[in-house]
Amino acid sequence: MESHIVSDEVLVNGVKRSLTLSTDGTLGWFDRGELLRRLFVEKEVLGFSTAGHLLTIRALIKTGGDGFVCSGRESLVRRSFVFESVSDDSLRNLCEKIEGYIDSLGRPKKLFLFVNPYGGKKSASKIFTSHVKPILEDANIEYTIQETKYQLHAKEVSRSLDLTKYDGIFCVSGDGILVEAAALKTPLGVIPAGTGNGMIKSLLDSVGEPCTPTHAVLAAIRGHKRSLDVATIWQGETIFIVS
Ligand SMILES: Nc1ncnc2c1ncn2[C@@H]1O[C@H](COP(=O)(O)OP(=O)(O)OP(=O)(O)O)[C@@H](O)[C@H]1O
Repeated sequence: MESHIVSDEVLVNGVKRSLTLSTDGTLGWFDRGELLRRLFVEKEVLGFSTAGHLLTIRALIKTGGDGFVCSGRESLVRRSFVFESVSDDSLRNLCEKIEGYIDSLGRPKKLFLFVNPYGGKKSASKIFTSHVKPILEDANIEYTIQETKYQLHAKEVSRSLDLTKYDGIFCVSGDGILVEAAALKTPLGVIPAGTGNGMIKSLLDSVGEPCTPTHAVLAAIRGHKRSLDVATIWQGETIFIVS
């Protein structure tokens, strides 16, 4: 039987329930021992916030297809689950334990973002506002954003960045910006907003996920890192990018 990190009484829509975070990383709520719903924290929970006695868990949940696609179907939607705690102590304890569990997952807390407004269909700014920003906010991730203003701007900025300030760099772009930032010894995440988006398509495909901005943000903030070789070969006037 799974043991508990924390288990306490809460109200859901005014009805008594028990909310339990188990050591296997599931957050479940129960009616007299019967499971009503559970969330897999590592895969689905972005973060939480409090207001008074209310604890709001923010998650990304798989559903049917809707929204933006660059290939495949969008099937992740943001959802909030609200629990009313029965006392200050109970709320404090629940928050402390849930936060401790999320912290143990090694997710990034501070990011630097490149957004290339001229990549692909010139929709990177819109993709950032509609698909990236809300998720970063739900996950309580701080970020600094830099729109690229000209060719090789990302490369220039990357070289002068104080990398100690960031846990990673996200590129809301195609492969071009990724390659400009790739020499950095810092984890890179890509949110597809270019023309080909070859790198992020193949990374998401390798784990059976469709290539959408939401899937890409979730994969990047879950903090699973993988080493990749990226090389640029110059031949006369032609540049080849090998990855
Ligand atoms: N403001 C800008 N004006 C002009 N070019 C820019 C600007 N910002 C970035 N760039 C250049 O745009 C190039 C392409 O960027 P990006 O990879 O994001 O899009 P893409 O080429 O459409 O996508 P993909 O590489 O996936 O096919 C990069 O080489 C970058 O240097």
